[in-house]
Amino acid sequence: MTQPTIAFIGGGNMASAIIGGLLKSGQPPERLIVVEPYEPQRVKLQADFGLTALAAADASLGGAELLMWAVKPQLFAEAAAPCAPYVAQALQLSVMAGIRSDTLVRATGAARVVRAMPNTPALIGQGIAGLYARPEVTPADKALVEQVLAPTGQTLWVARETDLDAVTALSGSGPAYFFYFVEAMMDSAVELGLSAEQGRQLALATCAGAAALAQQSSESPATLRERVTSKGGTTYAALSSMQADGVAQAIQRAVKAAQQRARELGDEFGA
Ligand SMILES: NC(=O)C1=CN([C@@H]2O[C@H](COP(=O)(O)OP(=O)(O)OC[C@H]3O[C@@H](n4cnc5c(N)ncnc54)[C@H](OP(=O)(O)O)[C@@H]3O)[C@@H](O)[C@H]2O)C=CC1
Ligand SMILES: O=C(O)[C@@H]1CCC=N1
Repeated sequence: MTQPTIAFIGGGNMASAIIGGLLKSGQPPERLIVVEPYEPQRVKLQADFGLTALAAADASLGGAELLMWAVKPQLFAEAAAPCAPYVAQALQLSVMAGIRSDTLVRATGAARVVRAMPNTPALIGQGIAGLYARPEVTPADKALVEQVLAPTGQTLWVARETDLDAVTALSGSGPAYFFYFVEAMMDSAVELGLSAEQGRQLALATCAGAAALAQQSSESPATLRERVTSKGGTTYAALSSMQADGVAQAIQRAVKAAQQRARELGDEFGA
């Protein structure tokens, strides 16, 4: 496949993760444009990636085959207005949480819109992105989106746009839940007399090993958990304590809260 010209609106964390992957996979930096109003960030993007970073939208956006929306949902309307005159013919790919494709269509005049919900392990090529395409999106458009996101990790198409709010709650925000868990494990290590560094090493190796085991095993996470849990042993004591504290229910409530917030963002910032 030939390398498309891609314009990013917003050059922050998520855009940088995707740009880094694209460059590693052979995308020429001359075919990347980023609109980023914050000067120090523009300087960084130019230094790190050797691409063109604009302070504001201009006619050069008209040459982009793919427009990637990577601003905070709260700033979408403000960011979209100056881009709209140039971008209607391009395929739109948004990574913004909550902002619905109807809103993108209204703001840009474009018909072909894909929404993606990536996550930060994209930075090391181990992300997973949920994807939703409006009916106007062609198979070639979908292939282009997959090509652009491939260096960041896996992709998973969903049939209904509303499913993206659930994807956001699960895998978009999910890395933060995991880091929160690791932080708590590390705090426990120190409380139990280990050093913070020992706690970090033990917690991260355990989580990475458990995740790899769960991925490679044909057994369910529940069965794998049971295999760790000796009758009357230490794991049983810990899991009983978690059950008494309602940890599983608390996680379910937290994920629902994230889904609800994604819906609210769509309502608040929808056109
Ligand atoms: N971080 C994550 O884990 C994930 C984030 N997302 C989504 O990705 C999007 C971006 O998030 P993230 O990269 O973390 O955020 P960042 O704040 O790192 O990046 C957004 C960038 O957009 C810039 N910006 C602000 N206004 C404009 C404008 N008018 N035109 C162009 N650029 C502008 C910001 O500049 P300034 O700093 O000056 O405001 C900032 O550099 C969000 O919509 C979020 O929902 C999706 C999945 C995961
Ligand atoms: O917290 C957020 O709103 C964004 C979307 C998913 C991860 N970060």
